[in-house]
Amino acid sequence: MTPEGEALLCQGADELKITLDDARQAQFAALMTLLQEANTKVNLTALKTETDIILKHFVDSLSCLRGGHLDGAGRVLDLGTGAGFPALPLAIMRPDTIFSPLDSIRKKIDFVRGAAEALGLGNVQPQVGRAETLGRDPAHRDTYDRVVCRAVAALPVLAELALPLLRPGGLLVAQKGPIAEDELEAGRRAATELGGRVTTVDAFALPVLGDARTLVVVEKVSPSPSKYPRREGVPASQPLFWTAR
Ligand SMILES: C[S@@+](CC[C@H](N)C(=O)[O-])C[C@H]1O[C@@H](n2cnc3c(N)ncnc32)[C@H](O)[C@@H]1O
Repeated sequence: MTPEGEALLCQGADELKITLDDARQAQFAALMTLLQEANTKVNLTALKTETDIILKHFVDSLSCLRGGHLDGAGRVLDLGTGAGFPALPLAIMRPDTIFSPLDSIRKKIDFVRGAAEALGLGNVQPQVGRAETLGRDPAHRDTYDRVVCRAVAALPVLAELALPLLRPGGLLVAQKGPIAEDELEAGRRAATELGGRVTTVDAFALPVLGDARTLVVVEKVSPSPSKYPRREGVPASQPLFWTAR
């Protein structure tokens, strides 16, 4: 990473009230190199420039720490992690939390596994699979303290995919762009159907760029009905209380 990139990363983190020590800065720099190298061989992420990766992947992922919703979590599933976001930046910042980046696309998880090893992140346990499948597997259902996700689906879809995976009292922390009132309302209704309750809608501006972001937090207050999640693909193609766009 260039010195300008290092300064930008620190500025973005600083605006989120996060201090990056030298060891963590070195891990972000190594992740940048790995991501740019891998992107020349496989299409992992549309963001390719150093500035975009720093602001729209690294800093954007770190914004999931706003509000302290991940504090004290033992096991966190990153639903639809892609090239490891937000899981890898969060794992760098939270070495005492186990992160499980999940994606249905093997090449993405192969990258995440290799990157975690190269960065010395012993708290990352990547998995290839679909959230619908894990949600019906007793080894995963009702087990995670938190589910995080960024740029995966509309809120009603996320509610159906994530809430069955959470233990009672666990939280879904969904990082989204600006969220329309109708999506939020459908998300609230889907959360209720799945045994959840929307507790926080935190609208904020992304550091440096000022782009609109929203952290939506849903608490699991009662068990999810056993009919959920529906079979693979159905939550996204027929979202609860929501007309797919
Ligand atoms: C737009 S990408 C976002 C990736 C990453 N979260 C980010 O912000 O850069 C969405 C990812 O979610 C994955 N995905 C979508 N639905 C999924 C599901 N039901 N189970 C597992 N992965 C899923 C896709 O394969 C894709 O890699």
